[in-house]
Amino acid sequence: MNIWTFEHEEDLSSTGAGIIASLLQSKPRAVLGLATGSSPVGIYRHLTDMHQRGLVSFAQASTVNLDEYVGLPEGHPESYRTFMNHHLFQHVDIHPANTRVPDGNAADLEAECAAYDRLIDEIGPVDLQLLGIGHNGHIGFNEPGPSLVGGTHVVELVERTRQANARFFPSIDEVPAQAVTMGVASILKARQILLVARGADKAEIIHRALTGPITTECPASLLQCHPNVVVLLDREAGGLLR
Ligand SMILES: N[C@@H]1[C@@H](O)[C@H](O)[C@@H](COP(=O)(O)O)O[C@@H]1O
Repeated sequence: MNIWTFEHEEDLSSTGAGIIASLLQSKPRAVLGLATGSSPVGIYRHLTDMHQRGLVSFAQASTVNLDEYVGLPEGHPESYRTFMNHHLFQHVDIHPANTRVPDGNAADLEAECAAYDRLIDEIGPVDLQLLGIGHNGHIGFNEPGPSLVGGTHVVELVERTRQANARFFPSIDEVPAQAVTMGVASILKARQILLVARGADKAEIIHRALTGPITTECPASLLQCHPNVVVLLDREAGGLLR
């Protein structure tokens, strides 16, 4: 595992964007596993900037997102589809049909999960999976527990996750109670994983995930089993390492 700690957020984000851009330069048809949350926003901003300067193209790339809330109306400002359109897709030359986000409004969510797994199998393996981390160690929306699910599934969001994400909604009551998420097996099948965390509030979970026991009670700890993980941290998030 390569752990890089940065003094300045801009350097962290430009490094993350640089890793993704070099992948696209060497493999234009790369499959990118993408994430939402505040952590990757700077990376998407840098990728947008690099695209506008002619340094990177997404024209042949495909993307597959980790997760989506269940039940938010189409076009809801906090849906992860809207997030991705707003922060990346509408600013670059990716073909809209090549951007996949689970459909949290599917009438049959079980069928949607199975179809998403088939899609990942068809277009995969994912070349690079971008990840943030929840305060409880969740990746995607795979919450801690006595066991984890391998494939795409519907998950009940724990209270702590709803509270953390309430900052984006008018009130916590409007944060959905469920989400569709890619499972941990799908995440771990990616050829490379790029984990990003910022801020002092992530220091403890980063320490636990990267140096503690490998346990389903901290889903991000499973990344210790992956052969090709790059971790990008700001000084605060890396504060408890070493
Ligand atoms: N489902 C997402 C995760 O994929 C993300 O990693 C996490 C952390 O978000 P942030 O980067 O805003 O701390 O938030 C959400 O719960």
